[in-house]
Amino acid sequence: MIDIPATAPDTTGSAPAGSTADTAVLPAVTSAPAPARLEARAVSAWFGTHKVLERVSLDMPAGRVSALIGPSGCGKSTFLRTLNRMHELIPSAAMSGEVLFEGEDVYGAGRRLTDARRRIGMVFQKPNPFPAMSIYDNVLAGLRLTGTKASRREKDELVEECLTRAGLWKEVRDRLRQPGGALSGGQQQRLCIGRALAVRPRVLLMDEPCSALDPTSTRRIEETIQELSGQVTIVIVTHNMQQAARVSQQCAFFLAEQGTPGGIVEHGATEQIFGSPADSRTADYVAGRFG
Ligand SMILES: Nc1ncnc2c1ncn2[C@@H]1O[C@H](COP(=O)(O)OP(=O)(O)OP(=O)(O)O)[C@@H](O)[C@H]1O
Repeated sequence: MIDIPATAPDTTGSAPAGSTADTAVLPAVTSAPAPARLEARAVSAWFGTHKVLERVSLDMPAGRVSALIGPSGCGKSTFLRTLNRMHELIPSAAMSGEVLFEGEDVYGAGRRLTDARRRIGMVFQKPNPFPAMSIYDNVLAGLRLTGTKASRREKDELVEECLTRAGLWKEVRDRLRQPGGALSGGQQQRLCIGRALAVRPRVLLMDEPCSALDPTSTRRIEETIQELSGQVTIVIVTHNMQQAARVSQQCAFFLAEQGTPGGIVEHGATEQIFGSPADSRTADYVAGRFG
């Protein structure tokens, strides 16, 4: 698990501050784009000389929720971070293979890192809103980071739409000027989901989004994931088997055995992975016999 500093959240996997990329794009006046298909082909990853993933291939269908499960340290978060090119931010990190976004490799020649980050948003384990920034401005933070311009009316509409999609609007509509840090942990996480949605991603990566939350807040995030399903492609890392079973339509079981790099043992429809897994290691893991 890689820590992202709370003081400098990469809210959406967006472009760095000051970037003027995509200034012509006005997400506020466009409708949410269709969810995109993501496909990993033979993805391997390293930290220095330590190989942590071995030729992982996975199809993540458009508009579906794909859950990545497996014991600690088997490379789930690393795999997730190769999908929107966050892995390469770590100085010692390297990867090989392809990540196809609607058939085009996000690592292909001429492909920009900022495009991958904007199209493929991310929500982290620990809610990381800008604590002193208002709820309203938190939602729009990604627009500022990508240099996107919008009128006041467009911003108002975007804030309402994204907070509604994130399942938070009714709770905060009367206090949009209050700081994001004043919300509960679960509300902060839904604010982060709203913030990620504001730059119109077609895929949303979620790295254990409920692990810092209480059961009620967890349930609320799960409802939000279910509501977003169909609107945006979701890939979620979770240690919670019940959660994987509740929110996902397909599941991939990762394992790194005895010092070998992590890989996928088995993937398929969630009912099949939990109900009749083909591999005995999957069966043992989903039954809680290890990990
Ligand atoms: N920044 C880093 N530098 C060096 N090694 C790292 C780094 N991040 C992760 N690793 C190593 O890569 C391997 C895979 O870690 P990763 O966090 O992807 O696994 P995971 O399955 O997501 O684990 P968890 O469920 O505990 O988050 C581990 O051996 C870990 O120690």
